[in-house]
Amino acid sequence: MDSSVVITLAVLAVVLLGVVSFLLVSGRSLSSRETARRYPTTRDADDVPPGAAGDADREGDGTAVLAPERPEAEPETQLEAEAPVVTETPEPVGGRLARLRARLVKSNNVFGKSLLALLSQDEIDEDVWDEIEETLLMADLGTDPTMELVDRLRERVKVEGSKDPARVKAMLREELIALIDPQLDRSLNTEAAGRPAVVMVVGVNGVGKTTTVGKLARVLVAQDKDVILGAADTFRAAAAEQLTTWGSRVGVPTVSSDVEGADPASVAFEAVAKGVELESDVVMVDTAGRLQNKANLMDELGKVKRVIEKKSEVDEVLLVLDATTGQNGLSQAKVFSEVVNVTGIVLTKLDGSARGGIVVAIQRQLGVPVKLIGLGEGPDDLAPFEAETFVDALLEETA
Ligand SMILES: Nc1nc2c(ncn2[C@@H]2O[C@H](COP(=O)(O)OP(=O)(O)OP(=O)(O)O)[C@@H](O)[C@H]2O)c(=O)[nH]1
Repeated sequence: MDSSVVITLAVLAVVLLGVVSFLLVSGRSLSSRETARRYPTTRDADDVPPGAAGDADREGDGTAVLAPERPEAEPETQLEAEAPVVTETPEPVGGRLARLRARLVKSNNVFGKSLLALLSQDEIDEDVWDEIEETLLMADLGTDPTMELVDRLRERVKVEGSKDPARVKAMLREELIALIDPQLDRSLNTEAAGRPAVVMVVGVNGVGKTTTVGKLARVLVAQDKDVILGAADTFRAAAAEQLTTWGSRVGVPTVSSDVEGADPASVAFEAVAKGVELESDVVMVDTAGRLQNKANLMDELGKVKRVIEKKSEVDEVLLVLDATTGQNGLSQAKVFSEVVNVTGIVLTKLDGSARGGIVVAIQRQLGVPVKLIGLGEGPDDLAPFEAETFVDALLEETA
C-alpha cells in the first residue's frame, strides 16, 4: 500500500476515534446534568429542588439553601394520580350546619337544658346564678367569658324585670351570639390572583388533620375549585395513603413521597410547585402532628412553611383542634400560633363533645376565628361555622 494512503487512513482513524469519544463524554455529562436537576434524596428540610424558585436563595448567614447535587438521585415525590377517576359528588356546602345541627343538639343537650331550666325559675337568686356560672364553665366557655355573660344577663334580667322564660332564653341567645362574635370574618382564604391559594393544615396527632384535609377538599370541589393535596405528614406511614384515598374519591390529585420519613418540607414544596404547574385553584398541605418532641415538631412546621414560601405565599393556616380535649386544646393552640401564623381554627369532633363553649374560649385566647367544625366521621360532616345556627343548636330543647 502506498505510504500516503496509510498515513491518510491513520489520520482518519484518529479523527474518528476522537469524534466517538467526544460524543460519548458529552452524552454522559448531559444525562448527569439532567439527573442532577432532579431532587436529591437526602436533604435538609429547608432545601428546595434545583432550578426552583429558591435556587439562588441564600440563608441570612450566607450558606446556600440547596444541598449538593447528587447526580444519581431520583426524585422522591410523586403525583399519585394525575387525574383520579371521580367516584363521588360531595354535598353542597350551604346549609351543612343546618343539616348537622341534630348532632350538636344531641351532644350539647345537657348544657342547653340545664341552662334554660335554671333561667326559667321563678326566682333567680344567688345560688341559681352560681349554678348558671358553673354550667357555663363546664361547657368550656372559659372564666372571663363566663363572668361577662353572667354579669350581662344579671343586668338585663334586673333592668327588664322579666321573668318570662322565653324572654330570658332570647337574652341568653343574644349574649352567647355576641360572645362568639358574628362579625368575625370566617371565610377561607382560597382565592389568590394568578396562582393557587395555599392552605396549610396543622395540629397535634389524632385531632383529625388528615380527615379534615380530605373533607375540606370535598368542600372546595363542591365549590367548583381545582384542588391539589400535599401529603407532608411523612411521619405517620399511612397518612399519605389515607389522604390519597380522600382525594381520589373526588378526583383530586395528591403529591406524596414513597420514601419513608421523607422530608416534609420537600413534599410540601413539590405540591405547591405542582399546583402552580397545573394552574390549580388551591393547594392544601397536610402536616405531621407528632415528632420525637414538641421542639422538633415546631421546628419542622416552621421549616415547611418557610420552604413553601420560597415558591408561594401561604394564604391560610388552619389549626385543627379536637373539641373533646377541652381546655387542653387551648395550650396546644398557643404553641402552634407561636410558630406559624394561624389564621383559622377547625374544631373537630363536636358531635361527641358537650363543650361547645370552647369556641368562645379559643377565639378569645388566640384572636383567630373558628372557621369550620367537624360533626362526624362521614365525608361531608364538616361545616362552615355560623354563630347563630350554632347557638340555636346549643339552646335547642329536646325531649
Ligand atoms: N366523631 C368524629 N370523628 C372525627 C372527626 N374528625 C376526625 N375524626 C376521627 O378522628 C380520627 C383521627 O383522624 P386523623 O385525620 O387520622 O387525625 P390526624 O390528626 O391526621 O392524626 P395524625 O396523622 O396521627 O397526626 C379518625 O378516626 C377520624 O375519623 C369529627 O368531626 N367527628
